[in-house]
Amino acid sequence: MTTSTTTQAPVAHNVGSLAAVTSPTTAHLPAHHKPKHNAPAAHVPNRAAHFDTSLSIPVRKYLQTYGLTPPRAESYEVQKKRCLAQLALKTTDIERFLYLSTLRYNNVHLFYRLLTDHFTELTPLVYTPVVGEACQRWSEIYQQPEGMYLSFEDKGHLSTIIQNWPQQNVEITVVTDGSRILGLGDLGVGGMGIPIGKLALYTGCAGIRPEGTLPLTIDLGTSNKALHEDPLYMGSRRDKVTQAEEIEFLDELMAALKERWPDIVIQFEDWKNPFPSLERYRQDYAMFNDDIQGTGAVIMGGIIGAVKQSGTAPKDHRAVFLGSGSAGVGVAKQIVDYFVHEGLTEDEAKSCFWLVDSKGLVTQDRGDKLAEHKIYFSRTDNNGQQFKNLDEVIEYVKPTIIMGLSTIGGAFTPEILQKMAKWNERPIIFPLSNPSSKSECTFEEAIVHTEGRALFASGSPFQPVMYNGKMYHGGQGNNMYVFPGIGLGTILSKSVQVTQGMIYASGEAVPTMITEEEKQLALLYPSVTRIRDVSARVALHVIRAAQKDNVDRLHHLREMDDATLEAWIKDKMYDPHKETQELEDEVRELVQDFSATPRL
Ligand SMILES: O=C([O-])CC(=O)C(=O)O
Ligand SMILES: [Mg+2]
Repeated sequence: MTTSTTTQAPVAHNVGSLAAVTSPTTAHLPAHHKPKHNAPAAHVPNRAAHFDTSLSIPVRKYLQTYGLTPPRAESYEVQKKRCLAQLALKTTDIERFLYLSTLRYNNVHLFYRLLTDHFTELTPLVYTPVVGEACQRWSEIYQQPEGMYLSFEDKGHLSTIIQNWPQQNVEITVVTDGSRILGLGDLGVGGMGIPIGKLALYTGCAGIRPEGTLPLTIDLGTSNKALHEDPLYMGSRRDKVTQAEEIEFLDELMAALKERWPDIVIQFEDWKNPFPSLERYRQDYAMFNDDIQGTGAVIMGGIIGAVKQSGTAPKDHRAVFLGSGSAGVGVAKQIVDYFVHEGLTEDEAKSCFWLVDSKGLVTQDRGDKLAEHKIYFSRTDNNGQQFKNLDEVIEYVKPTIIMGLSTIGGAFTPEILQKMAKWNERPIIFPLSNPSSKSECTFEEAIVHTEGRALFASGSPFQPVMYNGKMYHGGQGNNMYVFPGIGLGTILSKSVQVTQGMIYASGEAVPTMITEEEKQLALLYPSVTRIRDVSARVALHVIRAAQKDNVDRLHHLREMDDATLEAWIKDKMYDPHKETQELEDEVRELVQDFSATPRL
């Protein structure tokens, strides 16, 4: 026998139990603020925004949260002061990371207000480098669910399981299998820190609403034996599935995501072998791979400025890449595109690159079977000579540019940096591996060993350096300058694909945001403090490229001129500073309109 229960709207001022608080009835809420799904409230990321201590007393009474927070309705300035003071009490970066994760979970708008106001200080705690340590220790520090975990065992049921995600309107997902997290290797389900961190930047930089983001980690097993033996490890102990099994799983996953959210944008992140999925899905889904394409585009954006400042024409540049994995090849290919754009033939452009891997210079006659993605750049002009390591290649090529995508911390030795300074007036030095511990050199080393002449960008942030009485600022050539705008542009134009033209446009957009003052300082990237404006500009260029490639579906945007479209984009962006005020305004309006107004 079943007992039917009637749900009664809670009476204002009379909050009976904590259950009523954590699982509030939503009938009285303005539509915009209603949780979009009836799943347990704990999964609705902005549930706790209703407990924001800045909400006015009448609004608290209306929301029936009155009495559940301390009495004083305080200003954001006071809230911020408290948060920063609490952060200052923490003694380790992991504690800071956890504090900020919990704040995001408990009061999403306050977290994003803080992040956008203190972007330079807080991004390294939410994103690289600290997210790297968080992923390494994920199963030890785990506190709350913030994304979806799907396992190989779930194959055949993905579509059903995806229904469990409580948010109805997901616009973008970042998906990893944890197999190559930053430069830290296979971290299994610990890789979840990356989708969460990347999507926090989607919201912070590009104003994608927090509930429109889906962090997704798939557990296809791990080749990391230490994880198999770690009793705290939260993933499966199976070995990594085969490539064929992975593809079968991914085919189902992609279809299931699109089935539930037909317009979803899918970003692949930190996969050990990302090329097959990019080739397989790029035509049929609005998807891209951030490590190949995002990194490629952002480095191209930095190289555009560096090549100009070096005074050397593109055809006379010689670039040595340490690291010829997905990111290395992605970056080199993207710069080839730029050189072709500048008038070189593809063969001329390609011949400006020398890729180095663990066996030395990548040549066609090296005697080993080259991985598919390395063949394009393999040298044929080495006259049978082989060069076994970076030092030998550097001596042979005498490069104008050195790029590090090797995850070998310190690989750009003082000797190499000094040689770069000897051969070039403005040597271009880009140690791009993440996190900071894997950077091929530090900013300070690059400045000191080139007498301050390096044109520099690194993947993770470095502090400014004082050298010979002058302050130097290093650029951060991190894909965070482009991926949020690529996603935003794709979402807003409802594009059905992310084309190579859109990726190219994203990289080209970045240097257009560098100010005159920054140019004087030889900076290759705009200040991260303007990251929201940069993301809007990137989105503008991405939308224009989508229109050119005819993959956009919101055709009325084609009629807008650039200034109008950029303003329209900015207007669409979630602004955490407006959220509580909007809630205030909506409730006030409702309270005036309704006859059954709770007593205020
Ligand atoms: O996450 C970052 O900072 C950049 C990136 O994609 C990587 O290193 O894999
Ligand atoms: Mg990555």
